[in-house]
Amino acid sequence: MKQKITVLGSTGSIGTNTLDVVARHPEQYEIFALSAATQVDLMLKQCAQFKPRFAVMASGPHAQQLAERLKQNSLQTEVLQAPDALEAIASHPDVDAVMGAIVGAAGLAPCLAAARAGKRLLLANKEALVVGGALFMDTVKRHGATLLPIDSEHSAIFQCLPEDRGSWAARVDSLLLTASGGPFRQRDPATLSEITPEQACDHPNFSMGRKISVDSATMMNKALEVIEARWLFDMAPEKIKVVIHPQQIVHSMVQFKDSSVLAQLGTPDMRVPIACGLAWPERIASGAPLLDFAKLAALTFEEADAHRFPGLHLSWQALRAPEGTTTVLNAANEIAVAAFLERSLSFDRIHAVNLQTLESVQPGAISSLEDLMALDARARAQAQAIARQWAR
Ligand SMILES: NC(=O)C1=CN([C@@H]2O[C@H](COP(=O)(O)OP(=O)(O)OC[C@H]3O[C@@H](n4cnc5c(N)ncnc54)[C@H](OP(=O)(O)O)[C@@H]3O)[C@@H](O)[C@H]2O)C=CC1
Ligand SMILES: CC(=O)[C@@H](O)[C@H](O)COP(=O)(O)O
Ligand SMILES: [Mn+2]
Repeated sequence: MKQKITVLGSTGSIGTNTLDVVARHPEQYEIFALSAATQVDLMLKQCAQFKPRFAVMASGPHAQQLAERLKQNSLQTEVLQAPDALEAIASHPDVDAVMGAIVGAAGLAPCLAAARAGKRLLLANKEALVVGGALFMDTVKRHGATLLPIDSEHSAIFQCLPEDRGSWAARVDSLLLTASGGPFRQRDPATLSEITPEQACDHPNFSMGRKISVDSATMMNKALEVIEARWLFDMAPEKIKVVIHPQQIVHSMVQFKDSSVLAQLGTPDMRVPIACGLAWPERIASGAPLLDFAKLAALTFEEADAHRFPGLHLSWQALRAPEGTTTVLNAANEIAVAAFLERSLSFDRIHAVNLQTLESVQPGAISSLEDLMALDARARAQAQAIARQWAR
């Protein structure tokens, strides 16, 4: 029987890559529901191609526009509006798997809804795990959901780890996350204040959404990925290491107690981890070119420069701090990156906003999604105020 899939964030980089893989296997997968925020034209095209039962838009006006366009084109997809509808399409009884590809903390509630409904959850939306932390993982366990990492580094680690989770503590020495170093790996740190959003979004190997592209440029993406790895693999923060690998052919590695290292390699193309998550434990064609070792130049590795990338170390600091600190860090970073993309904050001040927000927001006790969202809102308000002080 075909697997029915909901794609949250279908108009983004991960969403469109997911649909590309799904379209290659019409005998195995069908699209149950799609969601987007603003891109009505693209959503209309996706509805025409995949004929989902539901399409969810983030705002009333976008939902209305889409409904009109679907009607004009005699398409039957029913249009619904976020936020409640996102949780409904993520947890609907007819759905087998959910791709979490919304950017930012906005994706947390529907991912949790999918977990509570015991779905197979393909998680690209790393911020959901950074914000949700222990509560997210408890929800997955309690409701028997299957959580499959889509982020390329975590997919790599997942593929390298032994199947028997119970053996990890005895066998694994450390997780080695690879990082490209982004577009400014070799740029003079004294010139970081002049960087434009266009330069920051020009990632050396991947074409991604604007927010994650800026995160890669500051290496906050790797900071978020350290936190993501801590939760996905239940690994102590000091056992998670980062090494720069500019070619991004080795997607990450696991070092074992006997000093043996297993790595996952592949073409830098997100359709590879997406296909892996969709079909796991089977393997299906992803559409990505095969890796041609005869044509590969050198694979190189280097240490991350703490002076150039001060944000990277905030991950370990936040993981050692009281619960909720990673929620504060994520909120601050979302605000700072948005301000940078709107050109009101300079690139080098993203870190200043993150640091000052962490210093000034104390998380309280967390026992529910509401607690997390209240902390997220408080941290955002504080980060906004700090970003305004630094505004240019
Ligand atoms: N791109 C990549 O290669 C990788 C991405 N990731 C992670 O995957 C997630 C998605 O990244 P990416 O695809 O690059 O991002 P994009 O910005 O390309 O896409 C984001 C998607 O989410 C929708 N969206 C944005 N804001 C909201 C909101 N408030 N409510 C509901 N929907 C919203 C967008 O809709 P619309 O476009 O219609 O406005 C779009 O469909 C991120 O968490 C990222 O860190 C992880 C590894 C690699
Ligand atoms: C493709 C992917 O998973 C991104 O997270 C990408 O790897 C960004 O890489 P860097 O953050 O190392 O530049
Ligand atoms: Mn990644």
